[in-house]
Amino acid sequence: MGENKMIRRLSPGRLVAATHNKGKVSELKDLFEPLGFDVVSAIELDLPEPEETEATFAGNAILKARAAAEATGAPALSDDSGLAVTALGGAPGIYSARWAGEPRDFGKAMEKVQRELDEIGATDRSAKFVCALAVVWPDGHAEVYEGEVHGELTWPPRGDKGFGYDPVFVAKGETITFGEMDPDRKHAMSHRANAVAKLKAALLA
Ligand SMILES: O=P(O)(O)OP(=O)(O)OP(=O)(O)OC[C@H]1O[C@@H](n2cnc3c(O)ncnc32)[C@H](O)[C@@H]1O
Ligand SMILES: [Mg+2]
Repeated sequence: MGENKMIRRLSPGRLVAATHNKGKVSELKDLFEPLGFDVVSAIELDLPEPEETEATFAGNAILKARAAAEATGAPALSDDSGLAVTALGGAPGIYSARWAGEPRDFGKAMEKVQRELDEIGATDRSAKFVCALAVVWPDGHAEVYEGEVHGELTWPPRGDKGFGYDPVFVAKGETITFGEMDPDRKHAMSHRANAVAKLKAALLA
């Protein structure tokens, strides 16, 4: 067998989207339903939201998918993602949701990013979105794939499409924010789309 890891194929059928984020559910449905999957979310199934105790996007993605696969007996797909700002040493990173407080307020989270950049007088406004997508089968087998999209932060926020930090992120080569972009266009270039492409190449080939 050598050192190659065993890759298992994912067959179209019921797939649990192991996320409580409505923006992600909608994007994961857009990306996976055309491939023949019946995507049902953790919100619709009223699954508990596991605590994200790992130190990496990949670790938290596996933790979330594992919890949903164990609870449902179906393969589960999770997404752990976030915004990594170069001048802030990669923050908010895996804490991207937590920067929005409880209840979540991404207006406040975007302001916090801007305030921290102001405080250090940062001229480098480069940032990237990172997405780790994990698939966990009911028997515990796990696969995880990561995608990124690089860009710049803008201020003030622009646009009411997308979710989270989309209104302050302008992808490389673009002039509008992800918040101003039509979903199909975001899906052609986003961190999530790049992770989906890797997952497709590995698990659906
Ligand atoms: O854990 P789940 O239930 O999936 O939902 P969450 O919102 O808590 O998700 P994360 O823990 O992965 O936190 C990532 C945060 O990063 C932000 N984020 C991720 N992808 C994004 C995208 O495509 N556009 C804008 N913001 C994004 C978003 O606001 C998320 O809340
Ligand atoms: Mg979360």
